[in-house]
Amino acid sequence: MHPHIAALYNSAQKPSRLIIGLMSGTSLDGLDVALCKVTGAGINTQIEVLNFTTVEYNNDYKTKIKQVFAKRECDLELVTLLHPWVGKLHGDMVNQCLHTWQVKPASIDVIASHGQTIYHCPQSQHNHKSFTNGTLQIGDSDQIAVTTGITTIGDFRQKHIAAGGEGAPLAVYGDYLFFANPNENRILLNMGGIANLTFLPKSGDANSVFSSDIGPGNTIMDAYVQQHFKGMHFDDDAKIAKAGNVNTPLLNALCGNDFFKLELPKTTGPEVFNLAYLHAAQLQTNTQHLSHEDVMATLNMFSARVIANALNECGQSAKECVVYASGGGIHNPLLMAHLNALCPSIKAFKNTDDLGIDPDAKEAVLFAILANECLAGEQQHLNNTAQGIVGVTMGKVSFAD
Ligand SMILES: Nc1ncnc2c1ncn2[C@@H]1O[C@H](COP(=O)(O)OP(=O)(O)OP(=O)(O)O)[C@@H](O)[C@H]1O
Ligand SMILES: CC(=O)N[C@H]1[C@@H]2OC[C@@H](O2)[C@@H](O)[C@@H]1O[C@H](C)C(=O)O
Repeated sequence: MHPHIAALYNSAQKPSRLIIGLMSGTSLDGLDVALCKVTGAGINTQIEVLNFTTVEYNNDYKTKIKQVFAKRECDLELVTLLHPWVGKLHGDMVNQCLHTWQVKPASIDVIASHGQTIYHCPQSQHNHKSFTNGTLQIGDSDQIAVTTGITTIGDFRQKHIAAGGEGAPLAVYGDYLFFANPNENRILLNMGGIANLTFLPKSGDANSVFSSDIGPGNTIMDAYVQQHFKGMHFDDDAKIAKAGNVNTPLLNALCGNDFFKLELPKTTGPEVFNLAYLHAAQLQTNTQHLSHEDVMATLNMFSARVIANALNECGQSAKECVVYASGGGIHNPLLMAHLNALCPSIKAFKNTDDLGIDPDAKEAVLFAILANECLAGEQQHLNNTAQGIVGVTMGKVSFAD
């Protein structure tokens, strides 16, 4: 047997494993690195986050990725070069974290790497009848494995697509295994660049579990701030939005996209929700001359309204749902205040730290759970293709040498 296969076999048989989850999201703010002690597998999975940090990206990374990110046309040579470059960078960042945490690479069973999404293209979004769903993440796992010396499991989304899914949201699998609870109807809400949710009924019925992207979380707000406020990446504590007023015609135009008429579940990305989307809505409503503060106030309410609509839809189908929020959006006080006001059907808003997981670490932890299932999961717990939840084992294995 190849020694790497033997090592994986041993890892799979251990009662608990050390797995580093890596997530680089659509906000391009940094690489989330979560060192997790994962005990068991399947519905018995237990997680302890031993260390977590976000290694911030410098401007060079952001500038390079933005040249190809969510762009229909870009330099294919640059995409080809970025794939190993991002992988190497992520590997270096892991090494840096392990050094800071004084953790030996040899003690880590595997790294779980999401990579960097550069294009997401579900069938509902493209007009090519001969193609199905597509999504592309760069940051080659072979580079991470070689750079760190640690076996790396990555490229999770392609199996989901191969089996008929849209490649997202994958959060549902980890949400179900780790957060489902027989005493509470739960909605796990993540508000990153794009917002998504997982509905977990207290019945525990796997066929009633439900997950979908909702629409923009922070992505358009971030893009607007980056365009108009030099040196700023996002609307820190919603200071800009709080200084403005919501423009109702613009808000209604923003909410008018066909994406919102599609039934859940569905997926999307900054390919749709971007500055061009805002510009079109402004042209339609003759609101091109609004102040930046009013635009930001309106964009903030736009995100809140579409998220609230989806939460209320779940809240009406199940009694006394409690929302557990995560992602950078929870740090936006105006967005959170709007959500509280707009969701009469929700019993309470909490964050995932009430369930023991740092809300900023949650997505990285979810990929650690997916890698754990790839290694040690003995059966599929969710399989509901009609709801976009395909029962497959996700992840590709890269060895260090
Ligand atoms: N103090 C704050 N005030 C307002 N917004 C904040 C604050 N802190 C973080 N954010 C928002 O959260 C964003 C980062 O969120 P997060 O890291 O969850 O996104 P992501 O993981 O990249 O996205 P996705 O989940 O869509 O892939 C920032 O770009 C910003 O918009
Ligand atoms: C293609 C892609 O990277 N999608 C991300 C993005 O960010 C949030 C939302 O859109 C979600 O569908 C997904 O990430 C999370 C981790 C998921 O798959 O559950």
